[in-house]
Amino acid sequence: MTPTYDEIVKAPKALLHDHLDGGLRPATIVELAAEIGHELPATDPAELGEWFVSAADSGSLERYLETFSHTVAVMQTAPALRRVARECALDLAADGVVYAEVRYAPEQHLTAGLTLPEVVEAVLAGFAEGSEQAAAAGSPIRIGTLLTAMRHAARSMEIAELSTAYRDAGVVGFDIAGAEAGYPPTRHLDAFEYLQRENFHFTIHAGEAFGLPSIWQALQWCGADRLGHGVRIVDDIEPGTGKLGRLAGYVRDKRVPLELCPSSNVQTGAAASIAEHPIGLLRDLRFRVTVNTDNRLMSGTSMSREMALLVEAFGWGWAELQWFTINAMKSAFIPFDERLTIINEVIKPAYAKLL
Ligand SMILES: O=c1[nH]cnc2c1ncn2[C@@H]1O[C@H](CO)[C@@H](O)[C@H]1O
Ligand SMILES: [Zn+2]
Repeated sequence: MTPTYDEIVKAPKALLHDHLDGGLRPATIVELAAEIGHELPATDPAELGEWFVSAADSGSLERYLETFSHTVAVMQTAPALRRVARECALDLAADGVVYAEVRYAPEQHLTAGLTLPEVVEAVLAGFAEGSEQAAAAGSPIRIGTLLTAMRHAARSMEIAELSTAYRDAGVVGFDIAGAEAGYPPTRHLDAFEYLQRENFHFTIHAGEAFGLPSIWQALQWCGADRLGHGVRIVDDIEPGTGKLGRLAGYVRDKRVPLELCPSSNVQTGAAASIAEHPIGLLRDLRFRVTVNTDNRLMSGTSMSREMALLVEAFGWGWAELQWFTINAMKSAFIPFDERLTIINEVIKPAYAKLL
């Protein structure tokens, strides 16, 4: 039986790659922008939502990223950050996401005078509030935060230290993001070495707008636990035969989680369409594939919508959707026992009724 969108919403899902500043409600952007006098390309929420999707639909990661200037601009005070985080938790929970890791770059939220710890605390408070409200409404969600450093900037060591400072308060990992070409992950080697010495977890955006050298550096120089996107690992797979090169073989053998984001990849030109997205091949070859939203606002999407698009394009059913969900949960940055509890007590019983 083909899962429908409405059924997918009700099934438990796990999400590892979602940007806080890429998931705001358009109506919230309009209200926050009015408060601070920030000029927007549209002030009607529906129109603004459409503007984000079409502006991000640019075929280039650099132009896609330009749209974030409007979301980041309205996320500069503690109440604004708290509200955005609370609404993020509520929206994900309403979509049936039971576990999410949400990331953002604290260094981008300092223009109105907040300190880095104040930014982190406002977001954590918002997630806590949203999660409480979601549980009370009957859709419990667990949210872990990842702190991102911007790869073109030079604050990664500071952000890495900020991550470990808040590791017992809800920050579960670290990441680097931003334009990939010209900014290799090895620029931030000191931060990654620090995190390894601290027994902390990190993922790296790699293999999205740039290919194999970026993935190779992220894994073999920097020691990333997971790959943000990593979709260009297909460049190391022989077309037709499916023969793996050494790097692709390593990624599969070591079960390196790939945080794939189908709609986002189509918008930035990393994939021609959902149907031609390498997720089909990577799943057939049994890589550790996960499905993610990246930026719900810029892609006009949700976790359920991404899964529904894959069901439509590849003819997948509940077995595949469960596999993606368990892959994500296995790859999460929270402790093993907590991951297992969610798999055994939430995910498996729900899918057992659907399969
Ligand atoms: O797909 C992506 N690739 C690279 N960078 C991204 C992507 N999506 C968002 N960001 C960047 O990450 C920052 C923190 O959340 C965002 O402000 C955006 O610049
Ligand atoms: Zn991303």
